[in-house]
Amino acid sequence: MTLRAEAVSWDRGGNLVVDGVSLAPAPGQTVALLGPNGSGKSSLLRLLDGVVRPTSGVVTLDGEDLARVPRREAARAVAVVGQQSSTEVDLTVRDVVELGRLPHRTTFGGDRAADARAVAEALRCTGLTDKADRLWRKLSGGEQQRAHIARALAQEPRELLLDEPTNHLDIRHQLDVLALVTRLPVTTVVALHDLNLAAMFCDAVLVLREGRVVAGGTPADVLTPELIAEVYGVRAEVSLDPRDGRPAIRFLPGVPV
Ligand SMILES: Nc1ncnc2c1ncn2[C@@H]1O[C@H](COP(=O)(O)OP(=O)(O)OP(=O)(O)O)[C@@H](O)[C@H]1O
Repeated sequence: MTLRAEAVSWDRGGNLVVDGVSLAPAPGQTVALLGPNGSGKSSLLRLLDGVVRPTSGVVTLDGEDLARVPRREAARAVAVVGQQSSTEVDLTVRDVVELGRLPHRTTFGGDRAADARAVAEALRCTGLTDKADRLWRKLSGGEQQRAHIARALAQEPRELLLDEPTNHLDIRHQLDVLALVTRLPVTTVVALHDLNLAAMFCDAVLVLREGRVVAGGTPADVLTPELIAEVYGVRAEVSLDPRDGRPAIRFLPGVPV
């Protein structure tokens, strides 16, 4: 069992921002949410996180309605990395990563050795060990993003929700972040704009348009020139990499006919 959406809709002033979406990732899978700007990816992540409640349908964690799962229990299971946030507060990178341990704290403090281990491991995985004592707000955008990912890893979640985690990252760190999350023994749902990154790393993709699911399945099944033309309105050539059978997409100038 894992985090699932069953026919969830989210109505904002008569507009269905998310419209009847179901998502049931297998444990340990990485699923990409794809779709043009405004197609509902972030909104679906917010529903999966429990920040907002569906107007209809249900989000479940281990089969139980997420709305009924105690917030602290949900916070131990589900970690979220949102789109870039900023703060003027003078937190070090280590302080930011330690925030991930809050759901594990108890009245008596919790297991401090386990906290320290998880924080050190999260810093190591994201390549931030050397920057642990730097002020978060003085890092580059990409380093700040990696610190947020480290915070989520320190949480040691079972489910990871990532909203465009590769924004601001150079190509090496884009590849590193996706390689890292796909290696982790967690179920990951990640909103992405880069179709090639989704094709390279994800087990499955779900394509949204105007809040509705247009297609879902393996990257090779879904990311066809026809689908890309229909959803994004761009021309593309798709070849399957003979090494792993994954699609590689080359965009072409001009509009699809
Ligand atoms: N709280 C809200 N109230 C009203 N409308 C909203 C709210 N949140 C999102 N929307 C609208 O819902 C639609 C989907 O937004 P959402 O941010 O989920 O899309 P997205 O696919 O993540 O977009 P992007 O790729 O640009 O980040 C947009 O038209 C947005 O304006």
